Amino acid sequence: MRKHIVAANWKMNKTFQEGMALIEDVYKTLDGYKPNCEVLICPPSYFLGAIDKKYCDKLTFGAQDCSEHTSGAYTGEISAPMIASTVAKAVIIGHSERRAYHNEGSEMLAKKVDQALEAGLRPVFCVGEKLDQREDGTYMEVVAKQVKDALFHLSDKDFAKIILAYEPVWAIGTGKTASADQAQEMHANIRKVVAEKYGQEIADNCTILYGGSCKGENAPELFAKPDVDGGLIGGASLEASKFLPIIKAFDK
Ligand SMILES: O=C[C@H](O)COP(=O)(O)O
Repeated sequence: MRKHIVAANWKMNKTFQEGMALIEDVYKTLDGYKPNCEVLICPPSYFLGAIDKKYCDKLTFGAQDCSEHTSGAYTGEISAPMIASTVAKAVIIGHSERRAYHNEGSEMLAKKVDQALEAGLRPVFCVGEKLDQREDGTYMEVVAKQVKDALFHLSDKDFAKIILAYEPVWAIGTGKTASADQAQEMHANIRKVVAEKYGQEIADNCTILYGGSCKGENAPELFAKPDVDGGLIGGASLEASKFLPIIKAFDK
């Protein structure tokens, strides 16, 4: 059975002190409560080496990106083995903000995925169409191509470790959420595309998260859809009191 995950992507927010306090806050809100999903926190990478292992009984941690290189003279880069040497077990790859502001395309993203897998990290691989692609009706092909181009070189065994995240670019940080039906339509199509290449069993076991203005108010409806296995949360993950209702959406 596939895993349900609620993942926090803090993006470039929080000082070190604020971030450590937020981890403590999220951890405390889970006191005496067993979530019906994995809770994955992806702070800026510089936090990862300082996170106390005590948090790992309730939370898992991940990075927001990794280098396409393993080591060497790449100033400012952080490699997958470096991330894997901390508490982190996962890494977000291919977020639309990396694609847009850092010109990351499928060829580079495929290398990052390979680096992550080689280091033993689970890639949370993001896909999603822009507004014009939604409006001109090409969104299904656009997203299918993003999945195929960066991931379909993987063996069955490696693909089975991938977590996918569908994040329509027009819904990120805009307050405009994809409707639960729009998310379901896309997730079902992604699963179909995966099944065509890797077979139904791997596709059925693949966790596909939704991201884009997901909050406590809309999470229950989104997560109730059969192909939506959780969320990748930006803004609403920056306060424990806003993040908790999203985690609890799996109780409904
Ligand atoms: O990775 C998270 C997404 O970009 C969603 O961000 P948001 O919840 O602030 O819209």
